[in-house]
Amino acid sequence: MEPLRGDETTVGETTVVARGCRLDDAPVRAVLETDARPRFFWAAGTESIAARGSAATVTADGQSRFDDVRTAVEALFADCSVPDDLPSVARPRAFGGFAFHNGTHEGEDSPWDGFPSAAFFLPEIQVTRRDDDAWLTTVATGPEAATEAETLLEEWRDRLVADSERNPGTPPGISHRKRTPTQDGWREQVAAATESIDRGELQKVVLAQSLSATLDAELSVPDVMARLSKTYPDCYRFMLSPDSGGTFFGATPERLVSVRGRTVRTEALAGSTGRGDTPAEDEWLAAELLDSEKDRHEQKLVADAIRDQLKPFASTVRIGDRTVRRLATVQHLRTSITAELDDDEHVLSLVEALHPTPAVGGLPPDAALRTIRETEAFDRGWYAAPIGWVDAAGNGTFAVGIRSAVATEREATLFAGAGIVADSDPDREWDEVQLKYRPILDELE
Ligand SMILES: C=C(O[C@@H]1C=C(C(=O)O)C=C[C@H]1O)C(=O)O
Repeated sequence: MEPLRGDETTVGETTVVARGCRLDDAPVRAVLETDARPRFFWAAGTESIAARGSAATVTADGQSRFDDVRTAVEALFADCSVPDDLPSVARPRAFGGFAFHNGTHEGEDSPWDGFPSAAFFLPEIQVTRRDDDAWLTTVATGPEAATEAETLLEEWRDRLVADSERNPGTPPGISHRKRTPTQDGWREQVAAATESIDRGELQKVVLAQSLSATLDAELSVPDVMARLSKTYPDCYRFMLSPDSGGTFFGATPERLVSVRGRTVRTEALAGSTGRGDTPAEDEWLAAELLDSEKDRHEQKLVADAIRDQLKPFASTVRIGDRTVRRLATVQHLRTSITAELDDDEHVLSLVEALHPTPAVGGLPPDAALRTIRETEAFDRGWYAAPIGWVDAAGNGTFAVGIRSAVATEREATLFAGAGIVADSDPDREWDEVQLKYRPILDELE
């Protein structure tokens, strides 16, 4: 056994121990390229993280799931001994997410089998890259935790050095696809929603569709992640494989919330149009979107609701100017929203307050959620729900899990939705949903 270092003087009571070291490179693929479960990948801006194996797992269900996860994760971090000299980027984080709806309704053969209503894990192996820095962090639990964390560190430091660049592969191809609902079914659903809006029961509801694809070849989600880093570099790219079941992955443009100290950042993203074939056409479409009363209304509902949802936490909430967020296949209206918290708050408290924003739920929230449950013939599972990370200080970032799919080796189920307001046209909304499938569909067909 290696001699204990200074920070291990409390090892008798400590149940969770982290160790870390710098790496020359961060071969995140090598961490994901195994059958190990759970697995998690996250890339945002100049930071990417790959994690595998669980030192501790937290799951929760029902109305109190956000609170339960927060309490359990806080307790876990409170017990965790981390070397003082480990920089914040390399400190252990808990990774995970939530289902869209409270309470499970996994049916027979659901692609969401294995995905609890909330699941987080503190990984055994965490590899983080930020700008040119790379770090390996290991975590172990139990009476021999310190020794085990150090053994893992040595083993993985050697394993990761040996990793080399990989070819990110090609899409597997699709042999069969099934859409839920059909276009006729969608027309009926949108008509029913706009009638509810006309009757004053609703202001907005985001209705989603699912697309199940049978694949021609085995899907490698780490390969998809590598390819998406080229096509959607400005999006949150994520993948999570829980203890069992499929893998949830996507490239989402939408941040639900990030908390760093007392600074909160979020955004209102809603209202969509396509991309043009030429720069001039792109500009024309963007100008039309900025000018569209229907889209501006749809987006303002989201911005106002987020401001109200943040009010209990922050006396001043700043809403930026409305801009166009241009992605490879679609353009959206967007305003950035920032706030300074009145008190220290855990990121999961903000996640609970904000999910679902009317960008993926609707208004009023309860009526919209009821309409979604009654209308959609599939389980949203983790689609359009919070996915991300938290650290020991209660900081963290969560994205909204859209532009996403859940997949096994030969089957993928994609999800995409559109905000329905009073003057929504069903066929235009249908086309918009098809555009929102593109980021993932392009990686499969
Ligand atoms: C619901 C989705 O996207 C959301 C809905 C949008 C809209 O209705 O215009 C735009 C961006 C997202 O907030 C999705 O991609 O599935």
